[in-house]
Amino acid sequence: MTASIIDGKAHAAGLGERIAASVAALAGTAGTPPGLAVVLVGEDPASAVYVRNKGRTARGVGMASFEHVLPADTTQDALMKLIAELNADDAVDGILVQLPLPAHLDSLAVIDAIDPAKDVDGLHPLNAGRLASGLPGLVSCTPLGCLMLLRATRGDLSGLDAIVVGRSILVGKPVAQLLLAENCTVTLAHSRTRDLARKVAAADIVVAAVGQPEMVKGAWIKPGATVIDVGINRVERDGESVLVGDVEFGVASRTAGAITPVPGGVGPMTIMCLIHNTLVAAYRRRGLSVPRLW
Ligand SMILES: NC(=O)C1=CN([C@@H]2O[C@H](COP(=O)(O)OP(=O)(O)OC[C@H]3O[C@@H](n4cnc5c(N)ncnc54)[C@H](OP(=O)(O)O)[C@@H]3O)[C@@H](O)[C@H]2O)C=CC1
Ligand SMILES: Nc1nc(=O)c2c([nH]1)NC[C@@H]1CN(c3ccc(C(=O)N[C@@H](CCC(=O)O)C(=O)O)cc3)C=[N+]21
Repeated sequence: MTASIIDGKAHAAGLGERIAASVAALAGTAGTPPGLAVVLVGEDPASAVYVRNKGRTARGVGMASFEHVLPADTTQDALMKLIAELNADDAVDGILVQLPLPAHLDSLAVIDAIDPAKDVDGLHPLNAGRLASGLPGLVSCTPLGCLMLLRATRGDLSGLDAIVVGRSILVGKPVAQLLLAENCTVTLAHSRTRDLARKVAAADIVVAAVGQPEMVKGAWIKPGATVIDVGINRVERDGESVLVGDVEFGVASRTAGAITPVPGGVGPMTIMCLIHNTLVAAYRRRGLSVPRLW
């Protein structure tokens, strides 16, 4: 069996068109377009690329984009002051602080300071708690993107066995919560998990968010399974720097039913889900009911 390749770029583009139409509708009724503020501290080149990408995508669907690039030696107080200003700014519907922050800054305190109604990254404890409690909130962008791709590929996920490899607050944990809410039977694996190969081999859905190049082996994948590879790892191959995921794509794509590539899979969905969440936040902040776009 050869897996079908789940085209994250195409899914993201389709979602983007529906978002653009809703942005236009909102600007027509409410006057102001949704606004996204992205905060970057320091000059990590990869982060700078993502931040520019996010700004470009926001403007592409008709949103306002506010980019705040602060020097690497920014103090906690200065960053907290900026968050307070963005919380109070009516033109800002969504706030994203690019992680990781430089080591001298307390990221938990920063995330905690973001108005939960503007927390388009879904990282504030209130939004994480709402997700765990089954209440409406803002869901982290990468997990939401994974869910959208799974629903588009498999339809109803009810009763399927899913394994999520990785338990970070940004990815693994919220992915597991979302799949549980879809009535999957979820295994949440991590670095202390025993016999990962056997557990992966039992799963209809595999979500890999580990941060280790190709650590989930293709031979583990159950025939016909759906594989969502969140990992983004830059490695040297044949003297060239290339991106690879957390799944051994070459082998896995011969057994899986469907698989996301890296790049071109979850990454583009993450960015479009950030824009989606900004739209959701904008509708809610204006007291309007949120259109369902996926
Ligand atoms: N495509 C996208 O949009 C995004 C991609 N990413 C990528 O996803 C990957 C994961 O990111 P993130 O969740 O932030 O990473 P973290 O480093 O925060 O978490 C990694 C998780 O993987 C687990 N882990 C590490 N090694 C193993 C192992 N050998 N076996 C099983 N589990 C293991 C860790 O376990 P333990 O808890 O026990 O330490 C941890 O729970 C990275 O490659 C990152 O670049 C991240 C965000 C967005
Ligand atoms: N507060 C916060 N929220 C995040 O969601 C967040 C973050 N911080 N810090 C870093 C990680 C990483 N991340 C990615 C987003 C898009 C791509 C993406 O678009 N990737 C392209 C390839 C890009 C390339 O070529 O380098 C793709 O997979 O096709 C990748 C990674 C969001 N993250």
